[in-house]
Amino acid sequence: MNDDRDEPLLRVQGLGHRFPGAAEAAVREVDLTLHPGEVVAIVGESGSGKSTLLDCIAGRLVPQQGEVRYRTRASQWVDVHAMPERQRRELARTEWGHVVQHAHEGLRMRVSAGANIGERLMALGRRHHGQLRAQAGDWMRRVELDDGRIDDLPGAFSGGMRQRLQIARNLVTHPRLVLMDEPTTGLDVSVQARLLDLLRLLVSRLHLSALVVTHDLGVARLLAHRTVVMQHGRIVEQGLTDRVLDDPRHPYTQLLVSSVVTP
Ligand SMILES: Nc1ncnc2c1ncn2[C@@H]1O[C@H](COP(=O)(O)OP(=O)(O)OP(=O)(O)O)[C@@H](O)[C@H]1O
Repeated sequence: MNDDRDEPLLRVQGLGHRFPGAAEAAVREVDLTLHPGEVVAIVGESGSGKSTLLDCIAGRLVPQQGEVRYRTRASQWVDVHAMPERQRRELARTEWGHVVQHAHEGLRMRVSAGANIGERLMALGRRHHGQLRAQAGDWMRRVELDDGRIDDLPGAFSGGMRQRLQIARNLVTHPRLVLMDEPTTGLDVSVQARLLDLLRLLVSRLHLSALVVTHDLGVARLLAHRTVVMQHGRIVEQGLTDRVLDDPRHPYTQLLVSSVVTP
């Protein structure tokens, strides 16, 4: 089925979340729309609410206000927080991918690289060992890992390679929406640059939609069609990435872009 490009894939409306005991809300009145094939970066300084917003969208946190609606492959709109937990997990397995900053949290460290990639396919009911292994090898090559290392444990790979492995594990099932939280943070600069090139290539080849939380405006510049800027839990500015970064209108974005505020 072709995605209707005019119809969004994800709609966030009036989202708000305050952690128990916190004086202020971590996320307030956030409205956000994501279309098929679109990459949106969420930027802002530390503590501005980026990860909390992503966690609310992913269903890992239950927001106190607002709603998150997602349009499934079957073109049905579902309310992520109103659906039963079992159904939400099914959605996360079949239609979504989730790439986290620390690859060891997104991988199973006690099973091989190949098994890490094959696991999501198995969750979809694939059982043929030879085919699972072949697909895992294929995905290792796609993320530029040596498929001769298919039986190695993730711990035997470097940080950048582990992140590639996490990406392969997520993309093997062809998700429609990928949520990424600081996917390149903490890696060496040259490793980051190669990983970003790879992500950009995969996102465009697979026509993925992605939300990318990053404190690095360079990541937004390279990956994202649109950028939203958060301050104190609110979106203060959003627009096409080049416009937001080259011609920022909100004073906070101007400070962020001129590095007066460290993201
Ligand atoms: N589990 C939690 N319990 C209580 N407060 C939290 C929790 N997680 C985050 N916060 C608070 O919510 C606010 C937003 O945090 P969040 O991690 O979403 O920001 P962020 O922009 O992602 O920052 P960073 O880039 O440092 O991860 C902060 O004030 C933070 O201290």
